[in-house]
Amino acid sequence: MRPIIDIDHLSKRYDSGTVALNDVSLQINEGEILALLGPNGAGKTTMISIICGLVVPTGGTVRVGGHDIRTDWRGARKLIGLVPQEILLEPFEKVIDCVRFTRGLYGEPPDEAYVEQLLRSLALWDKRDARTRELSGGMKRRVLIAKALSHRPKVLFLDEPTAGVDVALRREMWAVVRDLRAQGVTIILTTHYLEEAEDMADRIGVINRGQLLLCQPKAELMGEFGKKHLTILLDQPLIALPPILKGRGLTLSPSGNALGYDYDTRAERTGIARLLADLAEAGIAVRDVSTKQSSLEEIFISLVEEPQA
Ligand SMILES: Nc1ncnc2c1ncn2[C@@H]1O[C@H](COP(=O)(O)OP(=O)(O)OP(=O)(O)O)[C@@H](O)[C@H]1O
Repeated sequence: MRPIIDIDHLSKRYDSGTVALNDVSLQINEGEILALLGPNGAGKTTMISIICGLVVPTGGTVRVGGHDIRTDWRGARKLIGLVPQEILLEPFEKVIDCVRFTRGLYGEPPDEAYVEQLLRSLALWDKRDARTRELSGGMKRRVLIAKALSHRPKVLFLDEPTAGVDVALRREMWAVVRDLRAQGVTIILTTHYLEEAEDMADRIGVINRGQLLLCQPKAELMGEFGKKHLTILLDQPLIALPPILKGRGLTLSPSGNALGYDYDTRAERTGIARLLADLAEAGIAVRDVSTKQSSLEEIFISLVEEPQA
């Protein structure tokens, strides 16, 4: 995959003195879905705003499709669509006119066939003559996406597209995102819903206090940081751990019928085989075993949590 966005040593210090980005370098590949995670104030919106030409960086460079965002901003801007966090639409404007107008703002000639295809793909064609104030929240968000795609950008930024959106609508939004990716659009999204990043993204970047802590393929990230929890369900409850099993990091459930064991998937020896052998030797019959991988949420918290004073 080749990079469509190349961010090199990017920094931003606002006039207030706040350093929102500190020497961030990152390449975003064509056709991928990249999720940017980070707590409030981490610098995500600043980064997106710089790439989209809305905020001027104080250091570093960004190239979009080879175009420098400062010296060749027109070339860069044409390749980018931005769906902002806030729903800002002209209430009395018709859906189709919103999209035509935004296309015009990018200096693109009218293309009714493309506008129709776009509205159909976002299930808005039937609503093309509705005024935006008559639409549901989900439809309004889809209009924002249609506007952002009106000039056929190659890269789409979605800044917290599902913030404050109910579960059904969130599913609908993610179906739209998957469709776009299938059409070859590169997608960069910020989200606070870690479950969704886990579900949707090809790569995950974690930003904290203006620094990019990591950016890795999702599977790699979850494997690398992945601790697993093993639950051993017993045939007969135990009152206490037998001496042979003490000091091994095992926990006994309050009911006494399950043992818990945390292990690192990267360790050469997880200790599971030995544990099961010792259980058999102690005459403890096992009914079932199951394992659970730590979630992205746990990984994220371990990366950004404040060190204890
Ligand atoms: N226009 C501005 N002037 C001064 N400081 C700003 C400005 N915009 C953002 N900041 C500061 O820069 C830092 C990064 O903010 P940014 O909005 O990029 O974070 P974020 O990761 O997008 O946060 P959130 O998840 O809350 O949207 C914060 O400390 C914020 O207060």
